Parts: sequence; C-alpha cells; structure tokens
Amino acid sequence: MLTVDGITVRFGGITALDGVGFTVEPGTAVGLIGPNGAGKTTLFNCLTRRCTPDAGTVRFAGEDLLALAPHAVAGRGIARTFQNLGLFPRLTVRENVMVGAHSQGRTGHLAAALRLPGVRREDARLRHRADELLQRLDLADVADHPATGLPFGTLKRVELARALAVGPRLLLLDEPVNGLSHGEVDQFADLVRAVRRDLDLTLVVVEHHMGFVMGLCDKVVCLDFGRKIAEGPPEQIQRDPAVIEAYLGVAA
Ligand SMILES: Nc1ncnc2c1ncn2[C@@H]1O[C@H](COP(=O)(O)OP(=O)(O)OP(=O)(O)O)[C@@H](O)[C@H]1O
Repeated sequence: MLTVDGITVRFGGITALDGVGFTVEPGTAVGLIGPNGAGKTTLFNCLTRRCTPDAGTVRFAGEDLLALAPHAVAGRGIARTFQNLGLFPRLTVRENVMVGAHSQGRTGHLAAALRLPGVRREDARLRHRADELLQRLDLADVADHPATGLPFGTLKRVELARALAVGPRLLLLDEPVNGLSHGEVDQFADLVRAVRRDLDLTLVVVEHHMGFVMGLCDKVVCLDFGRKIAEGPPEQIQRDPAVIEAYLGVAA
C-alpha cells in the first residue's frame, strides 16, 4: 500500500502542495487529476524523491520513502514515466530499455568498470529481459533503431517499456497519453490494462485525458491549487461540483 499523508511543498511564495493525503491499495489504479498548476507533477516528484516535501509522509509497503536517497527508490520497486519522455535520443530502443533494467542489476559499478566475471552474464540477462519487454509492447521491430526519429506514439511505448524494465510493483505514469491521437489513446489504454494485469502492478496516473483516467482507474483524486478537493470512484468524481468548478471555473 502507498500512503501519502499531509504533503506540503513550497517553492518560495508558491504553495505547490498543501497537506495532500490519499492511499493507494495494492493492485489498484489511482488517477490524479486537476487543472494546470494544481500540483500533480510536484506530487509525483515527491513520490520518486526528486522533490523533498516541507511536511508530510510517504510510505510504501510500510517503508518511509522520504528517508530513502533518490537512487534507492527504483530498488524498492517504484518506476515512473515522464511527461516529456525520459529517453536518450541517440541510444537504440533496446539500449533505452536496458538503461531502465540496469537499475535492477546485481553487479556493482566497480565490477562493471573492471569488467569482472559476472558482468557479461549480467548484461546478457538484462538484454534478455529488455527483449522480452520489447516483444510484449510490440517494439521488437524497432529494437535496434535510435529513439530519435521514431513516431511519438512509439516513443510513448518505449518510455513505458523503460519504466517496466525496473521491475516495478508501483508504476507512476505522468501524462502517458498526452499528444496521442484518439485511436492511439485507446490502444495505449488497452496496453496499460494488459501489463497491469499481467505484472500485478499498482498504478498512479497523472493525466488530463478524462476518458483515459475514468476508463482505467478504480479511484480518482482531484487537486486544485495544491489542495485535494475530491477523492472517489470515477463516476462520483465526474459528477462532483467542486471538480466541475475547478475545471470550468463555474459551479455546476
Ligand atoms: N521547481 C519549481 N519552482 C518553482 N515553482 C514550481 C516548481 N515546480 C512547480 N512549481 C509551481 O508549483 C505549482 C504546481 O506545479 P505542478 O507542475 O506540480 O502542477 P501540475 O498539476 O503538474 O501542472 P500541469 O498539469 O500543467 O503539468 C505551479 O504553480 C508551478 O508553477
């Protein structure tokens, strides 16, 4: 279980998050919605230790995540995708996915630098794991292609593969369908549902595409100006007057 409690983040005079709390049960998908600037990305950054809150706690599987160094988060089975894609343009698709898998590698950096026995075996293992994911996400045909120059919809799948290579239990998706066409959104939703089921993932999804969020998530949390204004099942959130007002600027 992921438990977020009383998270407050200030940037100078701006309160980006103001006492936000919610829980994510294992195996469920939670959507994080809210207008631009509501604090969604800042919250993701707290969960992955890119940002240290001024107050509040984050616990995952009983462990205090805020006590961890940022690089230790992946080792706890937490992975994320990035709004603007976290890929290396000149590396091939396979290499990009292997970068994700490397955070789970068993041999240390020193052993790798010295090319000690075991490193080559480890590389082969990570490559095999990357290839399995590429197959699963229909990316095998572009495995040796550099990321640059590939269609945006394909890069979104590579980004997902890179995050899955960490071997996560908790997967954080930051605007996964932003910039995709209508048909691509439906395909991506089917893909996320399938990998979630197959890999027994817990999901937290930030997304402006309401159809995607409402179709995928068991629960939705709505932020506005850094505060939680609503939390509940998708059908309840869609009718919530505070949510409608936050998006439209008028009461329902
Ligand atoms: N590093 C930073 N320094 C200063 N202010 C920041 C920083 N990061 C975020 N903010 C501010 O914090 C608030 C919340 O921003 P955040 O990016 O978390 O919102 P968001 O809900 O993800 O928005 P969007 O939907 O546009 O991505 C905004 O007012 C933003 O300008």
